Amino acid sequence: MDSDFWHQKWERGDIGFHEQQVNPALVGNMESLNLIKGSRLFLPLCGKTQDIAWLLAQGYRVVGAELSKRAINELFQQLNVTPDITEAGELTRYSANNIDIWAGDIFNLGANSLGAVDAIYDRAALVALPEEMRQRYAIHLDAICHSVQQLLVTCEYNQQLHDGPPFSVSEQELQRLYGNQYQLNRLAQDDIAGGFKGKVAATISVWHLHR
Ligand SMILES: C[S@@+](CC[C@H](N)C(=O)[O-])C[C@H]1O[C@@H](n2cnc3c(N)ncnc32)[C@H](O)[C@@H]1O
Repeated sequence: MDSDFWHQKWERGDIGFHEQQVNPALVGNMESLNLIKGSRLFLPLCGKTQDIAWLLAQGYRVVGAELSKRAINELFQQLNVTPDITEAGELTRYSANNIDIWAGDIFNLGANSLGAVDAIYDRAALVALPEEMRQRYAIHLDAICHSVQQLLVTCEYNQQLHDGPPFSVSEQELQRLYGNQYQLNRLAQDDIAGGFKGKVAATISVWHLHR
């Protein structure tokens, strides 16, 4: 799953992953992170999620990483904000009050550029990646975020009945990816009404990963 796959999705408007509402897992579980206002949250593979506007409105700061400049431009249009845009090597930084979004491949984003973060919110990031990339993603996230706590949303279904993304990620896999750095606390697990894509039985889990 290379960058072209995602760029084409954005160009075609094939973005079924993009939700029109703030994700209920975020609203319902943000308190578990016990963060003070002004804390800085990292949203890897952020797209143009409405969750960013919600976090800003709650008084948090946000930093994101996203391949698609189209997505980032649409995000700032939604926010009704004009960002400062600066080139930084292979990445481009879009900044405004309380928000920085890095355009480019997350694997090119280093800890210094990212800056200090207090928590990670991963919705449709880990599960957007095929199995062979997930280990690399988890290692990279740890390297640039130093094992700060995470609010993580995963889905589980029979991967043989449907291709990802989103991919099915089991608790066993999470233990392999994150078990050394984190304790895994499942905050919620719900069936997807009618099944995944209306056909495959699936559950959504919300996890708090903490040390
Ligand atoms: C499934 S979408 C989820 C977007 C967002 N988290 C949401 O909840 O709407 C995955 C996003 O990751 C971006 N992406 C994929 N690979 C990436 C990479 N290596 N670096 C940065 N962004 C990436 C895609 O362009 C896409 O917008």
